Amino acid sequence: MQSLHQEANSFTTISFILWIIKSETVMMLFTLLLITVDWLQVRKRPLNKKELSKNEEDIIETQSNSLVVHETKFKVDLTEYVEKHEFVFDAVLNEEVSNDEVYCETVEPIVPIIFQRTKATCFAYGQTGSGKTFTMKPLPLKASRDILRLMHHTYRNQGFQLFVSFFEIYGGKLYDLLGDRKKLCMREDGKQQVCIVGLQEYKVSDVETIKDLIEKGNATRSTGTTGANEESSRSHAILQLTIKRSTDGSESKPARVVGKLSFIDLAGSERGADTTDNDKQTRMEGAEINKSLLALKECIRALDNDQGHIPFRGSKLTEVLRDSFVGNSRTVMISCVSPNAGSCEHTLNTLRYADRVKSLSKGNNNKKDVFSSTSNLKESTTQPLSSILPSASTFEDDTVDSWPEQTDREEYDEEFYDQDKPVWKQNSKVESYRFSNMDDKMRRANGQSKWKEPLKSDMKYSNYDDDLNSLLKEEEDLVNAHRRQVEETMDIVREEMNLLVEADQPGNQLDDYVTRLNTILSQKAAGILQLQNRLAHFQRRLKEQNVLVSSGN
Ligand SMILES: Nc1ncnc2c1ncn2[C@@H]1O[C@H](COP(=O)(O)OP(=O)(O)OP(=O)(O)O)[C@@H](O)[C@H]1O
Repeated sequence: MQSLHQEANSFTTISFILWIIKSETVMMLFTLLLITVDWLQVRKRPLNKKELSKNEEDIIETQSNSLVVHETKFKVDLTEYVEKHEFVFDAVLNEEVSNDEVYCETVEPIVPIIFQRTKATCFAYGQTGSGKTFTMKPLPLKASRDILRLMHHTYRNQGFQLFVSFFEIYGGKLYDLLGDRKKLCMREDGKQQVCIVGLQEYKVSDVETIKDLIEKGNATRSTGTTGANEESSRSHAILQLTIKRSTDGSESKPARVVGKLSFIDLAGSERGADTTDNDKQTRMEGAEINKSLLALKECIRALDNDQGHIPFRGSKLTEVLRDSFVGNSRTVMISCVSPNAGSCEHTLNTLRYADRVKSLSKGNNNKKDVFSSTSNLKESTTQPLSSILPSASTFEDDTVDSWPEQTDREEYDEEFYDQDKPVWKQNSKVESYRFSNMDDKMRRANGQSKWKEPLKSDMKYSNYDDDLNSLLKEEEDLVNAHRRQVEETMDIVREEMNLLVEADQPGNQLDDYVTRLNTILSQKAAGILQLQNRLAHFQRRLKEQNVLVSSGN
């Protein structure tokens, strides 16, 4: 009875902590926008069949760069009235806007700048079912098509090469989506560049091959049913298009990275809130997603406040994204909203935060310093890509040229960068000072200077974070111990086979056989016992962790 009471109390505490984490996760995803948003647009999807069949009202009225949400409210005497909320953004795309137009508004302008040593990132944010996947999925292929056109025409014979990689972060670990979901390892080289050891990069020169690779990666990506949403992804997926160039412009020399375009599909925010599920694995995934998104928020806050310590090491997600956040980088954010009255609250939340992001992006000079963003994307790209590109028909002679490469280390093409500074970098001494300031910040962030103490407001998350870190470490230790035990068992089995062969030989000594068999069985039992103890300890640790509470095991 007492234990039931204790469990009930602990459950209340757990629910409270999870509630905080859930709200924080949503906040964090929004805060993600605060760092680097150079272009912020909202996309409204049409009413779906279900909403139409329920005669749900479309409450969003759009104009070119503004929209009005009509919220139905009730007075105290229960009479109905409509409150109007107006928002203005860089662009507002209504339900009639096609994916092609979304691409033209968001990604097309940043394609040329990745040839100028820039890292560009595209995120989509929004409530479940608001159209994030619908919006994001076609973008990498369209971008690849334009990159190839630029390579084959504008930058013909200049040694540029395009590489595709696709990986996911699942349960705090990295897996190669183009390499049979092989587990990957992340390391930092002498220049504090993060490298993903063993990640397959495919050199590509035709659209069909890229399409196949993207489809292969999407099919490999972990998806599954969650308590909150059946279709939600359970991992962060990162598709990167990397432009490289050999130092002498020829294809025979090793190529160095010039620029990168990343498409980041974050795990559904509801994953962190998926606390109703009894499945241990699902809870652990949710916990890890929370951890990575919390770490992301901490990095964003540090960058936003111009702090010396940027805690990129807080999670795999932030470590991987580090080079997309610092230096010469650009970020495009698409906020997706559902038009139906039933989603009004979520829609207003999305728009209010996006509105805050917009004002911070335009008014926060510190942020502009950190990200070297002096103008919006449209201004930095003087000509629309479509006006400088030849038509698609000129690419009929594209040849298949694709093979995997393994990246252990990425070299940036500094020589090329010096020659061809991006437009907004030229004639700007202030900008280069800002760059070195950022480098200094990165050095400090990498442990060469005293790290700042965590903010008090961060403390409430740090224990949770530590627990999860040690749990993930223990999980890894358990798996390694299991692996060792299997290897030892195989050695023992080999020895047993030999013993059996010897036992069948004429003149075998029974005493010797009995002694050796005894030793072998003891070794086997000791190995099993050791592993059982470790497993029991891990199970106790799982139970101790609120988010991993499970009945009976
Ligand atoms: N602009 C649009 N035009 C037509 N249909 C759309 C549009 N946006 C979304 N949809 C449809 O709405 C449904 C939900 O969209 P989608 O799966 O992209 O949502 P989501 O935000 O990615 O959801 P989740 O977070 O659960 O993954 C899909 O069936 C999709 O085809």
